[in-house]
Amino acid sequence: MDTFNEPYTRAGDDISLDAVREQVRALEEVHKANGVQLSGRIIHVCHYLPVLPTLTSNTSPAAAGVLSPPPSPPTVPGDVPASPTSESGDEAEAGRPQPSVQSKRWKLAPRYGHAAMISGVRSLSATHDQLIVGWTGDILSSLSVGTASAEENDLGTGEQCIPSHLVSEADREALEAELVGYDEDGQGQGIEGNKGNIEYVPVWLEDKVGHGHYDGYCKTTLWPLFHYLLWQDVATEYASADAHWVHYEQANQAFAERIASVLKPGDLVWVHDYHLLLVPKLLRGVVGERGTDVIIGLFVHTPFPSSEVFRCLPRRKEILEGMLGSNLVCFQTYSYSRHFTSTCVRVCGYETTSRTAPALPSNTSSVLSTSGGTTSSLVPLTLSTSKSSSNSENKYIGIDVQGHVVAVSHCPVGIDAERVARDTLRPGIQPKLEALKALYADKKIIVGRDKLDVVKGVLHKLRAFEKLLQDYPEWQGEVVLIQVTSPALSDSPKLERQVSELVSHINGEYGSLDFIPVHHYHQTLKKDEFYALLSVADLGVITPLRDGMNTTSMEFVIAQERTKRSPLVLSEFMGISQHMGDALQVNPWNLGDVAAAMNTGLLMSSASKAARHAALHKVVTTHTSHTWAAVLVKMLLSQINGQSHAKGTPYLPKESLKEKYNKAGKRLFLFDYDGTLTPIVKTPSMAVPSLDALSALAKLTSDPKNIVYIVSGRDQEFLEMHLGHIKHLGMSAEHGGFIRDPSNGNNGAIIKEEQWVNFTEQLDMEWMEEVAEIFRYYTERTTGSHIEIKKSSITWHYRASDPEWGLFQCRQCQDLLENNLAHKRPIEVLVGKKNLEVRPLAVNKGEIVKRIVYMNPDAEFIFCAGDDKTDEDMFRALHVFPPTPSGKATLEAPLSVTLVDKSAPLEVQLAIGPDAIFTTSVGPSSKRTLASWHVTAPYEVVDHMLHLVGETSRSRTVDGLDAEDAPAKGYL
Ligand SMILES: O=P(O)(O)OC[C@H]1O[C@H](O[C@H]2O[C@H](CO)[C@@H](O)[C@H](O)[C@H]2O)[C@H](O)[C@@H](O)[C@@H]1O
Repeated sequence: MDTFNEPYTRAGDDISLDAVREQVRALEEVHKANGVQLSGRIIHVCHYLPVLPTLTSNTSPAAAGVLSPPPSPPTVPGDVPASPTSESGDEAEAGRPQPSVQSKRWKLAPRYGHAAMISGVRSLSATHDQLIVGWTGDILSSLSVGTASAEENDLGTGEQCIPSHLVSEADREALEAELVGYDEDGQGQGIEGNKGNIEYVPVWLEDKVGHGHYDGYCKTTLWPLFHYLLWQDVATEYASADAHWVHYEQANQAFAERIASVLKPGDLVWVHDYHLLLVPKLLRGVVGERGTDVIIGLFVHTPFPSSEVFRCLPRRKEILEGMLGSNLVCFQTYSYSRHFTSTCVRVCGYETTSRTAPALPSNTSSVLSTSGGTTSSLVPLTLSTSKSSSNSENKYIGIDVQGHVVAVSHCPVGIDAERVARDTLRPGIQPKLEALKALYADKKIIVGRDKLDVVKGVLHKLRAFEKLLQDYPEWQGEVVLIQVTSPALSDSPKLERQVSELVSHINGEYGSLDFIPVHHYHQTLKKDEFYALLSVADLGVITPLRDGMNTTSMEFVIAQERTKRSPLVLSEFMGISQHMGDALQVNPWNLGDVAAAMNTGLLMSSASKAARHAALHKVVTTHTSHTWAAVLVKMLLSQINGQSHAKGTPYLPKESLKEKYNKAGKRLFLFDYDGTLTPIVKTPSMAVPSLDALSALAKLTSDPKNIVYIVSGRDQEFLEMHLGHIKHLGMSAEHGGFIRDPSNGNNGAIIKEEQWVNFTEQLDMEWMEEVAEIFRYYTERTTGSHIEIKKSSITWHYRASDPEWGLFQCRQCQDLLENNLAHKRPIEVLVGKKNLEVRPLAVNKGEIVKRIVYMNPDAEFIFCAGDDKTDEDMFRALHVFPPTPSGKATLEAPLSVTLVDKSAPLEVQLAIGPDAIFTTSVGPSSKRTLASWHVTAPYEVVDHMLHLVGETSRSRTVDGLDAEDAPAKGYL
């Protein structure tokens, strides 16, 4: 079994909700002590607002905002739809309005569905303020709006759906004002002892966007794919899997903007589910424009399919990039998170990385420790996984998105076990239970309750039941199957017909005038009926073909606690199955297997039933929706690295760059090449500079006040071939191994090799052959990889290899080099972009930068840009200017100078001030870097260069490639 985050699955573990909350509190203290701003508020972003608003004629919107006292919660048995439509990740079922809080303008009622998620979210108000952002859904109205479609939209309840554009601005504002004081339970804000409030923020979507998003892209493209159904099987009527993409984008954008409008510094944002996968990136974009940052978690409630299935999605890259705008992406199970990680590697070409969670104060570590057991090879949820482990060992697996590390984790949603247990005591249940017992006296009762959706496997279950009657004929006339199917949001008449034909077939085959083996009810159950049904069962059978989690199985266990403690047959393709080891687990496609499990369950001894039930009950009541929600908060807090997340690296400001440039008498430019001046491409030889890059370099170098260097890992030959014609351009090759100063240039004539200074000349280079041999070994075993041999460095490239195998081989190779060679040879092993490089220890880009600055102490402006780890050495070098009392900085003579020139001054005084040094990292603002500024792509570096010389870029087609066009052009 895959390892599950420890606290909830291993028998004997008793990590309580209080313990998790204590961990949250401790983490918050650590962050606050480190100067991280936290507002104490959590914003949850859900597709539907958990409030159903109905526009009434009560009064004018101007009077809105004054709430009448809330009525008591409903007590009449049978009048509340079962929460159970609650399977997480499943579609929300908009329940009919229940007895509700009456407002002046809007009638507000709970919207049922997603009960587990919503109860978890609400439980966080024990410790934090909550803000729930969600779509209003269709606007219901008891007003007569007289639209052409009014009749067709009439719901038969005296209400109708009205087009959202008919809701006036004043009514929208009135709803928002009324939601401020709304209390879902009618119990007053904040359950007793709660510290926080819950507020609701509606997202308004035009009808065609709202429905194109949900009924269109969500239900016909993403939902089937995430459940392993490719579109031709389920949605032939849709032209393409891309049909509603535009609405998906628009809806996600509207959510992002709405969140941004209410976001306060220090808020934590949790985005929920597959409806909103673009929100993390879009939200980061919106807040980024304001120059701020935000901490975002994304919880995916559905399964996440294998990369081989996901890659069929036409918008696969957009969806993944959207998700990767998060700081943390969390799934229900380890296997979903593994699929996601592998998809990011295979589809986007990103690599996995591990990162360390922040340490907690020592007095909390004992609370956090859980004993023994295996730890997920991916993400340990607990901050400490063994008593002996130190906090520094708390590694998270992440996806490295150009330096922005997105953590990937898993934590299953639970149910509100206490509330469900309370519900099973409702007085309305017992009479219904007795009625069912009487109806099926002397018969064993198998119960199933599923939404009528292909993925729920109802047809397979019915066939398996038929197989039970065939293979174990002794059950004929002795057992009944009560199968309830609740209507799914998108009706499937074909499936409905198939189910009813199969039911008739089984009943015709195995029934008689006085006995019907299958009782199928296609309806939404009331709460009392639902619990009566679960409680009366001798066996529960829940066998979807795929299910993100499945909460009915957990509700079954609680309902059975006070009746028969009957066993459960569960599909192994549900998220919950990993944690329900004591259920009878089956492959729903193997009908014989399911029939055999049904037989075993029906024959199980009382002792065995009791033991299995006790184990399941413990899992369900320990791992609740409340614990889940608290763990999510803990995990998100663990992603704040205390360094810069609350405030990402700001965007390089064009105008102040130019202002400082204009003021400076002498200016220095230090540019990395690959990934900085030109985008990363599949084949190293194809990384040629764009016309814009060449023109910008030519313009800059033509100004005698400018000293321009390319500081690259490339060799001299490559640099000369592509840049050698630019007059007065300085170059450093092979990560600082060689330099050609611009003063040595010969005005564009072919540069002679002698003009280069070789810093590696005196170095022991015997290691080159040893490294080459190791690289050859890995090249033979890694299809698509190749070796680039330079003068004093050597690079092994695996960009064209299978991404996972390539990375695995790279790590093996790195281990070998570091553990067997690096300690006895003067080398450094560098992990680059899909490459592994080895160069002499004595040289690096930082040393070269110091040399250049030392040689030009009168420079009053420095623009230094780079994209990868080797460029961080340049940024570091430019950070070490301790201000003298005079406000100026001094720089010690670097080794590369003193070795050549013994008479060089020991230190020089620099003319530059720190605010004229523009270290710039190419990558996202959340990338961990020593640079003070960032731009997102190479064409933006060039754009800034051109701006300094009063030019604009001519074409973005070479540098600013569209991601989808890129492969065709040899770009990534
Ligand atoms: O210091 P840089 O100028 O950034 O050079 C670093 C290495 O870049 C090259 O490899 C990388 O870029 C290639 C072209 O985009 C790409 O195909 C490869 O996967 C990257 O690793 C270059 O080949 C190396 O020699 C440089 O050291």
